[in-house]
Amino acid sequence: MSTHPTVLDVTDRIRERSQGPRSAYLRRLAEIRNRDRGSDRMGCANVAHAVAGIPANDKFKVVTERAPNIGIVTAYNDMLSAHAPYQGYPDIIKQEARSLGATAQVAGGVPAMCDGVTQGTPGMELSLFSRDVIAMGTAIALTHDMFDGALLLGVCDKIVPGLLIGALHFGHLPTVFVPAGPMPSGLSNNEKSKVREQAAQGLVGRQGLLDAEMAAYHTMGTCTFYGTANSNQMLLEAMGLHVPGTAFIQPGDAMRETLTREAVRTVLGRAGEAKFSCPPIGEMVDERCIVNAMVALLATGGSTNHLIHWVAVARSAGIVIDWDDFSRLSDVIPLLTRVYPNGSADVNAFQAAGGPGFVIGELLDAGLMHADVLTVRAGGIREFANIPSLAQDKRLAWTSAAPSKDEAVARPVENPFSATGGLKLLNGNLGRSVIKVSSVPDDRHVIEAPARVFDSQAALHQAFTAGELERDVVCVVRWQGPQANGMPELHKLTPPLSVLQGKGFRVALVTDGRMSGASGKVPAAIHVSPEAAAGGPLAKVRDGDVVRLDAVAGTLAVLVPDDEWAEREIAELPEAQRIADSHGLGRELFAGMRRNALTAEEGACSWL
Ligand SMILES: O=C(O)[C@H](O)[C@@H](O)[C@H](O)[C@H](O)COP(=O)(O)O
Ligand code: SF4
Repeated sequence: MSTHPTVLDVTDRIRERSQGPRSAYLRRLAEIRNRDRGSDRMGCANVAHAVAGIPANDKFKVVTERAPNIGIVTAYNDMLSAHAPYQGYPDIIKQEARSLGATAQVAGGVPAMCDGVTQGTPGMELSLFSRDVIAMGTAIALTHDMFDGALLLGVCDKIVPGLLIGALHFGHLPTVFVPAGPMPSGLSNNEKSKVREQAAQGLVGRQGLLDAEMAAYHTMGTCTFYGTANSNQMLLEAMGLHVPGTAFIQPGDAMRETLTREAVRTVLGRAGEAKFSCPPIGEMVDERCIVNAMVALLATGGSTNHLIHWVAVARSAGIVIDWDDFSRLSDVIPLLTRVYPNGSADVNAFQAAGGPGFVIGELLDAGLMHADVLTVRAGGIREFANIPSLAQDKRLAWTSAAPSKDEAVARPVENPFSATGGLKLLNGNLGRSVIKVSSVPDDRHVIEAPARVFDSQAALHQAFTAGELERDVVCVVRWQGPQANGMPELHKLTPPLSVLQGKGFRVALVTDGRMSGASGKVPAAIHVSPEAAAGGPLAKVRDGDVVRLDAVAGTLAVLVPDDEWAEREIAELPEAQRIADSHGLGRELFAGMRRNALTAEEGACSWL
């Protein structure tokens, strides 16, 4: 099947736009690839320090036998249910490496923030920039420079993008991500959201809400909604950076450890029978690989956060993408899955229906993904259209993930949930923004109503509680961009806005902040750029201005006469609030990142 012309055209535009930075990146990669191995190249003291802490046999392998040495970067901590399983992974990896005549060392750890723990709290204002801290942490780990390959242990929101950004600055290394899988399903996401809306109306008390939340988030593993974490997993499969089909195998599954061991074999080029050298990640992640990730995001209604993170990831490989690229692809990429918040199923149901392998197989067969790409496996991206199982002899076997086992959750390209992807670019006199329409009811794709302007999410909650929002209203929440307060997710606004929508009011959110990948059914124009704190147009909106959000036409505008709009003065964030928004609980430490942050459409990169 030939590749779709729009997919080819978008890829060509990206390749052309990226020519300068991409060729410079590949030049640097070629230079560093020609070096001797670390234990031959580095000073004797450097090498002695690097191996002082490892067992004698491993020292011998690294220094004398010159066996491959893998650097492990781990995001283990007990705060993310998704990362808690990683505690024992390094020992399994070291053991498997030894069995293959190689060695492995924990090169370093990186921090990981659980957005569920910090959602709605000041900590969420560190969330976006924690991605760049994770990237720097990955660089600190790999800069020990004694490695012939890397294994990256991370699943959640900013951790995978941060690890990937960091690893791409060591693009000469073969690199494989190692997931730990989703938790078994507890209270369903729909049930949990219902209890939240009841609590927002005072119909359920704290204990009732806490019981529901703990029944939903009840054990180790990634949360089961299709948010940013599970979108990460889908994109890593589509980029060929995983063991095929490993993403959504649960931590307690008998296959889990075998898949971790297979990741060691894969990065060492021992996957399967074919002798295959796993390519350096900087060569693998090219324009086609990035476009494949964008296509997979759109085909599954993935997290809007990836409209920021994958721009930063691409930049790290010398590749420049923007929201027009996403928007053009979205016009031709069908929506193939309905996983919460885009439906009621969770990722366990998605896996049972065929999971990432089914989606990748469908997209490849329809020519909507590039098939001619490098991956960490000898069989290329086609291997990722399969689903793994344990054979009788406890070895891994892969079988085709097609056909879908549940067309209420995952559908073939010839019968999609929607002919276009779940994300839409909005332009107009309020700036550029994006909206995820895949989880918004069709009759809410166009909202025109008077604005109510808020300088914080707390102010919106207060107005809701005071009953001031019982009407058609476009809630404009500004000063939430990267430079203002670190661009937090405003996911806590979902319950009150959902209650208003449920009462029949026509409501929408417009913000220069972000939403969670788990946000959904309320129309929200987010990532508005330029942000208010950079003099963006949201700073000119006043209560009562009529705002029109039109996700069909792709427009976001305030309906004020042009001459009056041009004359409008730009509001200033009250100084007391600016201080309050950026001080306390460590937020001062991120002042430099806020100052340096590029726009959301430029990936909010704080290092470029
Ligand atoms: O982008 C995301 O997917 C979210 O940041 C997610 O990781 C976060 O944990 C949500 O806050 C969870 O949703 P609840 O807050 O509704 O539990
Ligand atoms: S999915 Fe979100 S809430 Fe769940 S563990 Fe990851 S960061 Fe935390």
